[in-house]
Amino acid sequence: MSTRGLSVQVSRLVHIYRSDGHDVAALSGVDLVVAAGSTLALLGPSGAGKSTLLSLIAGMDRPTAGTITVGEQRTDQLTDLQLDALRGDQVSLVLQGGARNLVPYLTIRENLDLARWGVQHDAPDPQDLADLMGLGQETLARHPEQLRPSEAQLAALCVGAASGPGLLLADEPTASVGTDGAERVIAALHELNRTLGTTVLTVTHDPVLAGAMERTVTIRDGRVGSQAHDGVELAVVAPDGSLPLPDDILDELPAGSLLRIQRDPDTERPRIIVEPYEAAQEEVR
Ligand SMILES: Nc1ncnc2c1ncn2[C@@H]1O[C@H](COP(=O)(O)OP(=O)(O)OP(=O)(O)O)[C@@H](O)[C@H]1O
Repeated sequence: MSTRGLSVQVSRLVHIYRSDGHDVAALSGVDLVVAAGSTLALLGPSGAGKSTLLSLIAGMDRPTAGTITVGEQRTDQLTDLQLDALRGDQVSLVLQGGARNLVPYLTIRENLDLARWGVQHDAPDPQDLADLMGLGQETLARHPEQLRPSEAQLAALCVGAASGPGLLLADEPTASVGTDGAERVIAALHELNRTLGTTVLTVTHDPVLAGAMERTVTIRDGRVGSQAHDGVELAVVAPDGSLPLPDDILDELPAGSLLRIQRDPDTERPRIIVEPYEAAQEEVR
């Protein structure tokens, strides 16, 4: 079973939905780099733009502006036919709700075979893949409607991985699967990443899934608000130079607060200290 993970690079991505005569800016300048073979969770409040970002990376929709590079390919420049081919064997999107991703009148085994059909490179053996992702023999013989939500979700991820994609995108894979189901889903994603090297990008509200990914990126109001590496929360400077503050800090420093931003006075190194203007004045006095 050999697959190589694909990197993702998103630059100044803007997406505007045009509906009923008014525009909704779902993404307003997202910069994001995902290393090949890594795991990442996109977090953020409802309506922040997470699913939009996922579907643009999957090539389901085209960005209004900005660039998307998957592996070596500028996917925002591909034709519809080329995007279909990309999704056929290199990039897989697993939508929220496991059964939605499965052909209802086929067994899970037949769904796996269908997903591998026409794939140009070496796709993983379906039986080995099912074993790897913890999908039992009896599940392979069933139809989607006969599965519990957690089994349907595992089956959907397995079908998503069947073509041996370098990038697997999963929208809320642990939603509505219960605690045991979530553990199995997380284990399956880890195995996929560890054994096949697949880059795994998830959208989630689930802190357990987020904690199981190597990195988290929080999207707020269509922009990258913050990132966490190995549990350390980091602010991200936006393309326009603005710096979104974490929610707990915003409670103390609401919009309109005046701040001084300085270099570390002792070292002059680029260690930015943010302090409210009043406090700074008191210190000077
Ligand atoms: N097809 C569409 N047409 C118009 N507006 C849309 C469409 N899809 C999403 N939006 C709007 O774009 C914004 C971002 O939506 P998106 O679904 O990407 O957010 P999200 O962070 O994934 O939210 P959730 O966590 O609730 O799934 C929201 O304001 C949403 O209402």
